[in-house]
Amino acid sequence: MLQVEALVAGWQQPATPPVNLSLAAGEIIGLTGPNGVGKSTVLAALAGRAQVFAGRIVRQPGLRLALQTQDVPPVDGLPLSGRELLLLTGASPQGLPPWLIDRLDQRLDRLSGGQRHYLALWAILHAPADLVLLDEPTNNLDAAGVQHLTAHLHDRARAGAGIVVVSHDAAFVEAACDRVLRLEAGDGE
Ligand SMILES: Nc1ncnc2c1ncn2[C@@H]1O[C@H](COP(=O)(O)OP(=O)(O)OP(=O)(O)O)[C@@H](O)[C@H]1O
Repeated sequence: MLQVEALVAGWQQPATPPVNLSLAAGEIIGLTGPNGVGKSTVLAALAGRAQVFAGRIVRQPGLRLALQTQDVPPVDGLPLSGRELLLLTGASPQGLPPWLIDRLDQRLDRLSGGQRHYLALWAILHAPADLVLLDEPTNNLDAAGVQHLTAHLHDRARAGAGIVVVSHDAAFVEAACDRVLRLEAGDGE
């Protein structure tokens, strides 16, 4: 569903080493590497949000895409509940862990940081998309949250999604991903 050939992506200027990857439906790829090497920028380029300076990205025609960024959604003061958030992205609450099911009708700004993060992640992971891009999804999660996320990534892939996950959490990447691509500064220079 996705082919990336010698991609150099960036903003005002190039911000990644050259990246090659191919992703089929049902696959989970981990993207790792040191801080600032350009992992989030690669995701942004895959989503059409960053500039392509060299190489190319070939997406299957009609590919539907969901992107989770590291930005915290600005929910303070918004009378939006978790259930409404899921309705907005088209994600079903079925399968949510019990510690979130019980809180679905609470306002998002009255949840804990980890609870809010997991709901926002769920809203994206289970949106009707073919390609799911996640940026540091384990940030803010406790061990139970990471375990639940890992199981659901596998479920989502089995149901046909292609998934690219940026993470610095080596144990999570090992458990969740079929393949790992490590970006190194200076690759290809
Ligand atoms: N929106 C933006 N506009 C301009 N420059 C940006 C933007 N986002 C990131 N950059 C720059 O691009 C480079 C790569 O950043 P990026 O966030 O992709 O790295 P990363 O590998 O995801 O880092 P981290 O592990 O710290 O999240 C950095 O030099 C950063 O300053």
